[in-house]
Amino acid sequence: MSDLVIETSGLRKEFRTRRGVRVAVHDLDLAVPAGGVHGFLGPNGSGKTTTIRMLLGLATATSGSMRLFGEDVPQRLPSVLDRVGAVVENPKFSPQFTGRQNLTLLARTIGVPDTRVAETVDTVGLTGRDGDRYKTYSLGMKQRLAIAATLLKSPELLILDEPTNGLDPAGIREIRDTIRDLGEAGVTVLLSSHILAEVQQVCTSATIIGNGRMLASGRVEDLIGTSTSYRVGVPDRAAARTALAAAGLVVVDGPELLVETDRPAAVTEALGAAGIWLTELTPVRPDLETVFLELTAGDQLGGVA
Ligand SMILES: Nc1ncnc2c1ncn2[C@@H]1O[C@H](COP(=O)(O)OP(=O)(O)OP(=O)(O)O)[C@@H](O)[C@H]1O
Repeated sequence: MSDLVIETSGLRKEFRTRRGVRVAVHDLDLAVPAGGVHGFLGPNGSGKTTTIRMLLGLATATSGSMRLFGEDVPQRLPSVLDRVGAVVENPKFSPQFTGRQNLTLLARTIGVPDTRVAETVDTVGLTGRDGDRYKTYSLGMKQRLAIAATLLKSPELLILDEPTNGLDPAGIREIRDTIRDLGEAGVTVLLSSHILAEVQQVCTSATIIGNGRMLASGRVEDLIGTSTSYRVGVPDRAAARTALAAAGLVVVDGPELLVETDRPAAVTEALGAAGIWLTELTPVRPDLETVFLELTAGDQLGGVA
């Protein structure tokens, strides 16, 4: 039995438009392991929402197959739906009701005990504000209430489509902390986003897509890679460049003096031998944003076939 919570194979979605056929998702093989937070990353229009909508039975795939918890969807979706929570579109809450009243109403509608309301309010960090009217909530609080609503059923898989869209830095941080807590509590979270710096801090694994195509997938640390460069501070950069190049080291051109090596001692040796003394030697590790931008360069708009 596969330990993949989400699996797609050759998943494809075409839209007919006046300009022709738009391929929104291109033979996508998505594999999301159980547990932790999986980033689903791509620029605007790269096919994230369309993929999520197909997984949830809200859009029909043109071809390919999908599985949730090993069950074929959409055919077997009813049998797994109770294990899945999703925030894809803005949920409808009553503005005059408090957050708690909104959740209690929902809990009764879906047959969940009232005790779950306080638990989910606590999980998303709304305790103390759950007695305030929904219409007084900030965007971040509204988003957290939406997540709380999906948690009422205690889902094993939570799908969040751009949950930090439109939030200010404080709101982004609140949602990020909530998502991290959920991942650590054992929920599998699929987090779609184009905000990389935020994602890197919470995701254990990620898939990067561009123009509906898979560009990379794996553990975040593997995607980032181990290649390290060092930022070198010296009084005379030109002399340092010459000495480093003479020692066979790769010097990266740019506003800073960067040397690509996994052996910082080679930098100190080369410069010391030339009588140049370092003022700084700092490792510069690539981040997910750099990897993402390199992989998705030129992928800002979905193509028309
Ligand atoms: N109903 C539709 N009809 C035609 N084209 C569509 C339709 N829905 C989506 N598309 C196109 O499919 C492509 C993928 O869109 P999608 O919304 O899945 O991207 P996304 O990665 O979620 O983007 P964003 O980050 O902006 O939400 C885009 O080019 C979009 O214009």
